[in-house]
Amino acid sequence: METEQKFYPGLDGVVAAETKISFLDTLQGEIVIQGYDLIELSKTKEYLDIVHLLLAGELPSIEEKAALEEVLKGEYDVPKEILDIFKLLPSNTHPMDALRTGLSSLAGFDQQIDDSTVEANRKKAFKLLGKVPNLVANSYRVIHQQDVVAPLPELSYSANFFYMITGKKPTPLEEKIFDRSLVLYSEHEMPNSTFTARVIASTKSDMYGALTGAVASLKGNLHGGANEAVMYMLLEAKTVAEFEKVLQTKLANNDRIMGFGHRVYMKKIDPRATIMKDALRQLCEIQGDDLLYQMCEAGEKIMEREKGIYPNLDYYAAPVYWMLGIPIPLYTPIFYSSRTVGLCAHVMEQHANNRLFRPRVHYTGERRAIIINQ
Ligand SMILES: CC(=O)SCCNC(=O)CCNC(=O)[C@H](O)C(C)(C)COP(=O)(O)OP(=O)(O)OC[C@H]1O[C@@H](n2cnc3c(N)ncnc32)[C@H](O)[C@@H]1OP(=O)(O)O
Ligand SMILES: O=C([O-])CC(=O)C(=O)O
Repeated sequence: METEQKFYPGLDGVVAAETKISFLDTLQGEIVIQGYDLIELSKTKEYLDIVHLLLAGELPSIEEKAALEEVLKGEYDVPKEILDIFKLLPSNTHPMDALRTGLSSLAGFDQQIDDSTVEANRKKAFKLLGKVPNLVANSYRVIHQQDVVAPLPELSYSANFFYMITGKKPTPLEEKIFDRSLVLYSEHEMPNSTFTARVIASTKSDMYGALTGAVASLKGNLHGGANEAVMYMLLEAKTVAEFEKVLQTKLANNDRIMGFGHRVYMKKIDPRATIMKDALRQLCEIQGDDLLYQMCEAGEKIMEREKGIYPNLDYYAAPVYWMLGIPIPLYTPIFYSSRTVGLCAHVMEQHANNRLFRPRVHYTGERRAIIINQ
């Protein structure tokens, strides 16, 4: 006889995959990426080092990193047909929805769409890493009736992405901080979006389909969408005192405070948030305006005191992006762009060692008999 399986709402605590890619080691306080601690990597390595690590399994030599950058630069252009699709979208389209459309449309332009071998998938990952920043920047521009911006291959990968979304070349500090945010967002074990991508890949569907599904997942404000929600909340409050009041009111109403809490960390600070908090401090110092830093610190104290809940990466990435002059609707697309590499690594791993995801349910509905001729 079939025995009833235990139900874990939200799959909380369920181990859904075996992976060599990453692991949140909460006991040691490490985000393990291919054996290395992401926080340590973020202090000395750049985003392209992490891309190489995730797609080739090793940190690159100087030559390997330069070669990788050339490959990605060769993939920057997106088909004109896709830019034309963006022209048809209404001006209130969120950039994540535009990105989802653009990314999905790329599938038909890949001659190797149905080849899911490791080598073909790695080529798809390079294509996506080259094109996603372009899709993010230009979908936003086209929808807002601005001219398309061409990539500047003489800039580094991160500097070019920054340039395409802000229209200005970053200073060395801006480039460093932006690149660091990409490192921190690059990979994080089995969040909802990665699970989504792996579930799709497990039907032997292709990388474009898996990554398109992940855009929709990441858009939600319980996941990536929280970084935009944090910034709107800070801007609405305007002052430290008002922000404290907003948070107290939300807590009294049992509302969720965006940028706080995490399924895995929950009662601890997300270690990535600490790195972005420091970046915010640096930007505030340089710009001679520490209002956002003060507001965020005040919010942190209230949440610790009232709920024992701590910031996640989105809480500090949001004001950092604001200080870098990035439009708010691009915060979640930037998170996605950075996560493209992690998602590709997971799809490659799923394809290479696949078993279809197909869980069961705990049925709470009725059982009814059909009455003939009624
Ligand atoms: C980079 C990222 O994507 S990180 C996630 C970004 N998302 C956010 O910042 C959105 C705000 N945060 C949240 O909604 C949650 O913390 C989540 C979705 C991230 C994780 O949620 P879950 O693991 O499902 O935790 P769950 O919803 O069961 O919450 C546990 C308790 O903490 C409370 N809680 C969790 N997060 C918050 C929050 N942000 N604000 C207020 N209370 C919270 C819940 O109300 C619940 O309290 P209770 O036990 O008294 O009912
Ligand atoms: O791990 C999660 O559930 C969400 C998260 O922080 C991320 O995707 O970076």
